[in-house]
Amino acid sequence: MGTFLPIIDLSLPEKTSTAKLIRRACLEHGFFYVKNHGISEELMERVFKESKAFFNLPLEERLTIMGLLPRALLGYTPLFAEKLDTSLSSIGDSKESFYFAPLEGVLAQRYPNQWPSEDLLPSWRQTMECYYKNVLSVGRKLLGLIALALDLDEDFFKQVGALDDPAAVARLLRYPGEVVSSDVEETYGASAHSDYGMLTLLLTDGVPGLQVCKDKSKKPRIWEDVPGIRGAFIVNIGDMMERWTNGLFRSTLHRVMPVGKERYSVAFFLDPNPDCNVECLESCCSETCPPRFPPILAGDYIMERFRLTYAS
Ligand SMILES: O=C(O)CCC(=O)C(=O)O
Ligand SMILES: [Fe+2]
Repeated sequence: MGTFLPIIDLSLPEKTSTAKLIRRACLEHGFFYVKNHGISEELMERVFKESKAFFNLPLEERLTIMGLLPRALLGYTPLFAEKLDTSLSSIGDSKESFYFAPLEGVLAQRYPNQWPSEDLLPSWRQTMECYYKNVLSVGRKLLGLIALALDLDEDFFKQVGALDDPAAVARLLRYPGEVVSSDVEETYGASAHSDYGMLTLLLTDGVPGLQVCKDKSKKPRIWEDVPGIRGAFIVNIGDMMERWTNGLFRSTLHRVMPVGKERYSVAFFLDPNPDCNVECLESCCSETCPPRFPPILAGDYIMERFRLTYAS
């Protein structure tokens, strides 16, 4: 299947030209693919295999490690628990998920992960931890290129304290093949939303369903399919990065439609340290283009977004 989104090759040695391509992708789409990132397809396949094994456990077993607010969402989230489009009155999104977060550091101590029983899934935790470390390092590399793309020092996000204890969260998702229909509103796998943080790195199992809407102000909204590319990440800019760049880089609306087939995906949300101040970048404002958003602590911003998503 062809795609209209740019494909970034992370193995190219010339950082400046890669950064230029990323800049264009972030200005135009807020979405792009990343290939040759160094994570093997073998590891990706193992993650999907373990993810399926978890979602195939009996519901009672999955519920023993349910993530509960306000402590944290870490662990299992059942069907319909979340509604990404907070304007809908429907029952919630038709998906279930499993969140896990930093493996070490202050956040890991404050919000310990919950893992499925080792007796049931012996290699599960090891596979997920290995994936987490690998995808975090791809994310760091991408943020270096994004900083270059914004005419900043490659280490900018490190220097402002976004990355020493980042609130990076991995999320395994399962969308069921059969969808409970509602006579009130359409049921979505994931209803329309933009991601909250800096950057998201997504893997899908190749089953379609993901769509983006380039212009959220246009009515009716125009949705375009984003097919998966084997071995490549689908990367998108989140709202916090949109804020940081004064709206220059786009946090694009997206959703997952049910396609009558079970679908698995793995999202990795790379968010800054909670105490990192997100304030309009100098390279993104001027006298004629003043900052559109006041400074905010990353942790306060994310907590408020989560509160709204789970409020209903
Ligand atoms: O499953 C997907 O393809 C996208 C999931 C997503 O957009 C999200 O969890 O924020
Ligand atoms: Fe998303």
